Amino acid sequence: MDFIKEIFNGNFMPHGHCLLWRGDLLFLHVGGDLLTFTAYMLIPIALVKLVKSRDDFRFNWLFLMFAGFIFFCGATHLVGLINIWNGYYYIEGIVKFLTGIISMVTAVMLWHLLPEAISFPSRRQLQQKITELQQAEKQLAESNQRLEAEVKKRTAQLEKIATTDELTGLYNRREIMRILDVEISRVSRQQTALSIMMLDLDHFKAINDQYGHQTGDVTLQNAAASISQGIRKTDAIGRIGGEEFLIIMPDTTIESAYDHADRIRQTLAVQKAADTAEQGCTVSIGVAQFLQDDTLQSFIQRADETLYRAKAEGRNRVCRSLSE
Ligand SMILES: Nc1nc2c(ncn2[C@@H]2O[C@H](COP(=O)(O)OP(=O)(O)OP(=O)(O)O)[C@@H](O)[C@H]2O)c(=O)[nH]1
Repeated sequence: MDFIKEIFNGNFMPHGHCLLWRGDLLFLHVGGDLLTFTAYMLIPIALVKLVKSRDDFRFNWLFLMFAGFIFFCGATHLVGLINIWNGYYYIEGIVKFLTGIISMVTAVMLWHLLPEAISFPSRRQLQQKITELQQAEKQLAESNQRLEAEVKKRTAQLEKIATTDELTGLYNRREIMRILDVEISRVSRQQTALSIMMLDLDHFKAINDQYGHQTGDVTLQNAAASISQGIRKTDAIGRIGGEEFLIIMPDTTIESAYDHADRIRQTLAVQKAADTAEQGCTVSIGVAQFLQDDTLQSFIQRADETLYRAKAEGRNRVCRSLSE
C-alpha cells in the first residue's frame, strides 16, 4: 500500500520551480508539451484506422507497435506537463520506462524486418513489371486475333472442300442433296413451285476412250462452266455422278424449267458443233416439278427416270416428267 501511495506522491518539487515560474518559459514548455501530446494522440488513432481499413497490408502489426510507441511518447509529455505544477516523478519514471521498452521492441522488430522490406520491389520496378505484362497481354491478344482469323480462313477452306466437287468447282453430291432437302422443306411450307433438272453428258465414255481421260476431264469442266453460266443466281448446281449434274430451280414451274433446260441443251449442242478440239458434248436433260406427295427420293427418281427417257429417245434432248 505504501508503495502505491509513494507512486502517487505528487509532493516532489514541481518542474515549475526549475523554470522559476517565468511566464515565457512556462509558455514554451506547456505549449510545446500540449502540442506534442495532442499530435502524439492523433497519430496512433490514424495508424489504427489505417490498419483496420487495409487488411491486405503486410506488417500491420508494425503499424500497431508504432501506434503504441507514439502513444507512450505522448503520455510522457502529458506527465511532464502535469509535473510543472505537481511533482509526480514516480509516475513520470514508470511512463518513461514503459516508453523505453516499447520503443526498444519496435526498434528491434524494425531492424529484423529491414532485409525483407528492402527486398520488396520498388514502385518503379512494379511499374516496369506492369508495363511488361501489359505488352505481353497485347501481344497475346494480337496473336489470338491472328489465330482466330487463321481458324476462320481454314474453316472456310475446309467447308469449301467438304461441299465442292474438286474437278468442276460445283457443289458435290452431298451438298446439292442437302440444298435440295432445304428447298423441299421451304416449298412444302410456302406452297410455291420447285423444279429440278437432271442432266447427263451424251456418249461421254467415247470421249474418254478416244481422246483420253484428261480430255474427258476438260470436257466435263467446259460443260460445267457452260451450264453454270446458263442458270440464275437463285438456282444451285451440283455434280452428282461422273458426268451427271443436278440443277435446283426454286420458284420455277415445270414449263419454265423446261424452257430453261432446252436453252442449256442448245448452248452445249452449238458449242460441240463449233468445237475443233473434240472436247464438246451434247446433253440429255430430265425435268421434274415437286409434287405435294413427293419425298426427296421420289422427286429425284422422277427426274432420273425422265432423264433416261431423254437418253432412250435419242439423246441431245429435254424431257419433262409425266407426273405433272
Ligand atoms: N474423264 C473423266 N471421266 C469420268 C469421270 N467420271 C466418270 N467418268 C467416265 O464417264 C463415263 C460415263 O460413261 P457412261 O455411263 O457409259 O455414259 P456415256 O458414255 O455418257 O453414255 P450415255 O450417258 O448413255 O450417253 C465412264 O467412262 C466413266 O469412266 C471423270 O471425273 N473424269
